[in-house]
Amino acid sequence: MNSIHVETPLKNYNIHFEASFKSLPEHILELKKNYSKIAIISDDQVAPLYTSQVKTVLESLNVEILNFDFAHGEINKNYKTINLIYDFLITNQFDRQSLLIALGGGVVGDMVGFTAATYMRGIDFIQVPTSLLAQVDSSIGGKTGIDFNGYKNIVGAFHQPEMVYVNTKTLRTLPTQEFASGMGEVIKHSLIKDEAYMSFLENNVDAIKGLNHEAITELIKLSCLIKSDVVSKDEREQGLRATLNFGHTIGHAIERLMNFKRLHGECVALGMLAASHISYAIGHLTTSDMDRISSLIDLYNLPVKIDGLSPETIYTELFFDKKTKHHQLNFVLLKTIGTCYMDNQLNEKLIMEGIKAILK
Ligand SMILES: NC(=O)c1ccc[n+]([C@@H]2O[C@H](COP(=O)([O-])OP(=O)(O)OC[C@H]3O[C@@H](n4cnc5c(N)ncnc54)[C@H](O)[C@@H]3O)[C@@H](O)[C@H]2O)c1
Ligand SMILES: O=C(O)C(=O)C[C@@H](O)[C@H](O)[C@H](O)COP(=O)(O)O
Ligand SMILES: [Zn+2]
Repeated sequence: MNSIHVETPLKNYNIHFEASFKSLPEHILELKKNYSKIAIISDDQVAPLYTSQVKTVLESLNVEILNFDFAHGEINKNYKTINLIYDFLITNQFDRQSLLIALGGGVVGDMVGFTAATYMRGIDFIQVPTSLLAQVDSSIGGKTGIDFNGYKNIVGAFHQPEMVYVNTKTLRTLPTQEFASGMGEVIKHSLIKDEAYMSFLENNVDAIKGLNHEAITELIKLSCLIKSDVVSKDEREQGLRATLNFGHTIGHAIERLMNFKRLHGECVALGMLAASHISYAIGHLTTSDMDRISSLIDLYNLPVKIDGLSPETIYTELFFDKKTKHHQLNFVLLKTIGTCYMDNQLNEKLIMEGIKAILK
């Protein structure tokens, strides 16, 4: 399997799995779009590594290709950066037939996707994810957006890419801590959907961390299958898609309260542990399930505890979660390892218990 087909009401597209950028032009030609111009948009860490490689392979398309880079990191995932991208596109006369390529991690993908959703009321874009997190999660499904005053993804749009092109070799330059952050979303997929996937993660730690080609490709494909299946069934998060938010209610609150000094996947790991603890307190998970979950998180160098935050501050922050309905928190919990459900009836005491379980 070298590609996965994603079908949503907005768009059908493929996720291609490759070990170089070589096949990118041929997959762009398959779209049969006759693009007027292409912009490769990246951040200032990824661009020096990969922009010229991508530009070179795309020369065969005989289309004008420009590139634009912005300052990396979650702290720059905001409208100031979006303004810079709009300015670049307008100055260079990008039109409705132009194509944007998001080359980078989830921050680049979310912002280039949002630019594509809004520039001239919507133009095409392609995801070329280079971080583990983006290859297994953020490049798929069309959630695009930015943070505002630190509130995560509070401004955004659903806009599906024309294609996702995964070059697994880019993971070789990814910093170790960023790899661990991506593993947060991978572990999430296993916990909400597939107990056998969790066993695979437990049994292949060295191969996965060592970027063994077979192991890492298998992992990326398994996660992409889980994510694409969910978004195909519920593109706009009317129900099922909210399960992909497991660990994010508390995770997003911590991310904001820590001023983005902890990575997304690290905060999600803490949020998953808190939500698992609530599931345990309700009686769904056993002590050995809990040990298994925290051991796996620890094995992949993700945090199991955090200090410097009070439980009350975290609790107050939860009410900005996008799953909240009529001021009622809606948590994703585990029924067992590998199955999950939504619960909007949790009382404050239970939630506080979950939060306290991850505080040092
Ligand atoms: N849209 C979605 O469905 C979705 C899903 C999950 C997460 N997200 C969002 O994704 C973001 C996190 O994504 P991320 O972890 O990729 O963060 P990121 O984009 O900030 O990338 C992490 C860091 O690694 C660098 N980097 C990326 N690829 C590299 C490579 N191959 N070699 C060297 N350095 C590389 C980047 O420059 C950056 O400094 C968050 O904003 C999160 O909210 C969105
Ligand atoms: O694709 C989804 O749906 C997800 O929930 C994936 C999450 O990993 C991702 O972090 C997402 O951006 C969080 O959802 P949001 O609606 O709060 O942005
Ligand atoms: Zn996430």
